[in-house]
Amino acid sequence: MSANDLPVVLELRNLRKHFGNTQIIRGADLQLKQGERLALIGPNGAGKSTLFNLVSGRTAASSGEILLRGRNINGLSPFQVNRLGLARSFQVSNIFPQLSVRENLRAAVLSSHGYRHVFWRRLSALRAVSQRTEEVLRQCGLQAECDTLGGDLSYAAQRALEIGITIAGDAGLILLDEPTAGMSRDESAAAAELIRSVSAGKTLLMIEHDMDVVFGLVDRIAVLVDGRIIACDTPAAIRGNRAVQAAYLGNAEAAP
Ligand SMILES: Nc1ncnc2c1ncn2[C@@H]1O[C@H](COP(=O)(O)OP(=O)(O)OP(=O)(O)O)[C@@H](O)[C@H]1O
Repeated sequence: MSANDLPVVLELRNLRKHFGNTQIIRGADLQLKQGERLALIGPNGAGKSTLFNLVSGRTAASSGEILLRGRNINGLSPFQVNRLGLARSFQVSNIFPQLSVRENLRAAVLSSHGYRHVFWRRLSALRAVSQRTEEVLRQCGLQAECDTLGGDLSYAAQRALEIGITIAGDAGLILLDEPTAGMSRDESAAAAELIRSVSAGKTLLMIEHDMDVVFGLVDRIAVLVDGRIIACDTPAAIRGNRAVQAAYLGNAEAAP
């Protein structure tokens, strides 16, 4: 099957968002195919987090469509969007500092199973929760720190836990918001490998400022400038795109 034949997982059609009179997202169009890794880059204030908020149901779009596997999800709550197979991490840590790593992951797995329902009280379901918890613990490389309190982890390990919490529900579409922000070069490289392995077989949309991470990890890059996606292409094509260089990339690469 060629990339063109793969099903579209996420599609944005002429998406717009304004706050009062201020237009933040000004007609964004984007398609993500099954299994693709796509980075959303752009200058500060371009609207990247706002776009994530729209896609994940935190904020409703002013107009346009957000199609998740063909279904328009604009206006659904984050909970409903999550139930449809989209999981999102946050820039600000989402972990419980007083719970251990394992307890944090277990809570995320339970939540993904729908903790409001009685189903998980059944023994078989509890076993499934434990199995999934251990699997995610392994996937995010935190077995050695399984009993450490979330609040006592190093910053990089907290971000790994955050990724574990995000993937706990086994969502097919993962949104990561600046997963390597604040990390050293080595930590970023390790985080990129972690993201590569946990997103294998899934579809990934990530906001990322670290161009080493972006160029090494993703299949395509969408460049958001002033609320519009001015280019969406392979890393090589984006690197050579003059409009992108002028608007963003030249500056970003020149930055310390
Ligand atoms: N709830 C809101 N009300 C009014 N303005 C908002 C709101 N949320 C975001 N904005 C504005 O929208 C613009 C885009 O912000 P956003 O955080 O989406 O940009 P960004 O590309 O994620 O930036 P950064 O890279 O700095 O995180 C900013 O000018 C911000 O002040």
